[in-house]
Formats: sequence, structure tokens, C-alpha cells
Amino acid sequence: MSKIALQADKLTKRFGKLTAVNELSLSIECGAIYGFLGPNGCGKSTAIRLLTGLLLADAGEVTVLGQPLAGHEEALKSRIGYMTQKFSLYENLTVLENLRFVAAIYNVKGAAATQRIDELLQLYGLAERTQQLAGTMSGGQRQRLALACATIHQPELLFLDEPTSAVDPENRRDFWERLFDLSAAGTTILVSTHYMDEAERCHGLAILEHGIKRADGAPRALMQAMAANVVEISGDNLRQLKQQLAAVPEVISAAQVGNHLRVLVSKTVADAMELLTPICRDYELALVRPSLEDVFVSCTGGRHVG
Ligand SMILES: Nc1ncnc2c1ncn2[C@@H]1O[C@H](COP(=O)(O)OP(=O)(O)OP(=O)(O)O)[C@@H](O)[C@H]1O
Repeated sequence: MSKIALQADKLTKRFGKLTAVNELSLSIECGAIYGFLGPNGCGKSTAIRLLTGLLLADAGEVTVLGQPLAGHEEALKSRIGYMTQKFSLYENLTVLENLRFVAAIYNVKGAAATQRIDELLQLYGLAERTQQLAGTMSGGQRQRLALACATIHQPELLFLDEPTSAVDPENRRDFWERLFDLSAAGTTILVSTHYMDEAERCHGLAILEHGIKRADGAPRALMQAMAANVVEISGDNLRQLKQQLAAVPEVISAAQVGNHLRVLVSKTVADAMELLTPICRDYELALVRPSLEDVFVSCTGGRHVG
């Protein structure tokens, strides 16, 4: 049986009247890349901060690398890496100074520090930029430096909070290749994102909404188990048809994608095509395979897209 790197049981955090994380439970296998997918404000960053021990939970328990997090935060710090949303680089320090500073924080010293820094400079394509100020680097370069800093002490468990929101698609792709390298070497990764294509790359993922976990599983399994059928409708006057469909109680969502409408029909309806055909007489209908975005829309009740 695979070992579990991170486990949470009914983790809850309130800020005044707001419950930012609501009874979140999860279990992540060693070496897996696990995603938090959800819109802004759904509690991804708060959950990550709770799981790293940076924020104290109001209720619930976390087990990190086989140890309870409570009371072991300091000991676990050396086994965890955390890359924050804003990358937390020192803009007025050079690439090398940033790496040396973080090495010192994690107690990586002397020849071991020099060797590790050299290795990371090569690995993340920063060897030519050691004297450049972090504040003057491009988004992709900053991201790579932030990843180098977060992994300087070779953590077993790595938390990445929306690491690709400030970079272009090519850098995102490249970054994910690096994450798979780390995963192949045994690092467990928890990464938050609001991009569907990124979430789809994860081995497992949780869909969060208002601090509540709405779904959890491998992306493919989530697509297969979805509680809705997906129908694509093409023809003229799609905006008007969309209004009509919005009034049908079994229609969870209808959103335009290019020149067709993508319609999610609850599986409480035995035959989605039979339901829609009389409403869409002059249109072409096709039952299609669900995407992760459909899963997201279906388990958040269509409240975030459409
Ligand atoms: N220290 C705090 N005090 C009060 N409210 C907070 C605090 N931290 C977070 N929140 C609130 O908790 C909710 C969840 O925030 P969080 O930053 O975890 O969401 P997120 O999913 O990471 O969003 P984003 O993608 O925008 O970073 C938000 O409504 C936020 O305003």
C-alpha cells in the first residue's frame, strides 16, 4: 500500500463570521501531485497555510509525513517547502543572494549550500543570472527562482500556492514538467490553481467552493462520475436559446463556447437529449464527453461559470 504524505481530518478555519475552510478532509499519497481547484476566495491559500502549520486551525487535525502537525511544526519545517502566491522573493537581492539567504534559513550551510545552489542554478536555468536583482526578472524567471528557493532543502512535501498565475502558457508548461520531475524523484506536491488545464494534470484533486470540498479524486474518475450529462448545441441565435435553457430546472448550466452552447443536464434526467430536443428544434445536438470544467460547474451548481 502506498504511504500517505499528508492527511487532514475535518480541518476548519473561521475569520469572524466567515468559515474560510470548512471541515476539509483529504489524504495525499507520497509522490503524488495533488491539486486544489477553485475560484478566488474559495479557501485554497488558507487551507495551504493550515496544512503547513503557518496558521492555526479552529478545529480538525493534520498529519504530515506520518507525524501530527500540532506540536511538531518546527521539526516538520525542514521537511516541507512552501512557495507562496507572490513568490516571496527579496526584490532588492540578487538571484544568488536570495538563494543563499533561504539556504541559511533552512540551515543548509557551507559546501553543502554552495553545491546545492549550483545545482539549482543549473537545473532552473539561472546560472547566467546570479548577479541579477530578483525584482528585475521576468515572471517565468522569478517563478523558477521561487521554486529553487522552495526546494533548496530538498523537502519531501512541497506546497505551491497558485505558482503559475503570473506566467505565460509556455512557462506554465515548462514549470509543470519540473513538477513532474520532482514528483518522479519522490516529492509529494500540493498545488493550488484556478486553471482547469493545470488541475487536469494532477494525479488527484479537490474542488473547493466557499471553503467546502465539493469533489475529490483523480481528474478522469471525477469526469466519469459526474452528476450531469453534457450536450453541445450548435445553430443560430445561441444567446436567446441560452436564456430559454436557463429556465429549465434540470439544466445546471449553459455556457457558450465558440459557436456552440455547452449544456449540463442533471443525471436525474434519464435522457438529456430527449429533454432538450423539443426545446432546441432548429439546432444540432450532440452528447459529448465531460471535461474537468464540466465537473467543476456541475459540482458547484453552475454558480461560477455561464
Ligand atoms: N487573515 C484573514 N482575515 C480575514 N479573512 C481572511 C483572512 N485570510 C483569508 N480570509 C478570507 O478567507 C476567504 C478565503 O481566502 P483564501 O485567500 O484562502 O482564498 P483563495 O482560494 O486562496 O483565493 P485566491 O485564489 O484569491 O488567493 C476569503 O474570503 C478571504 O477574504
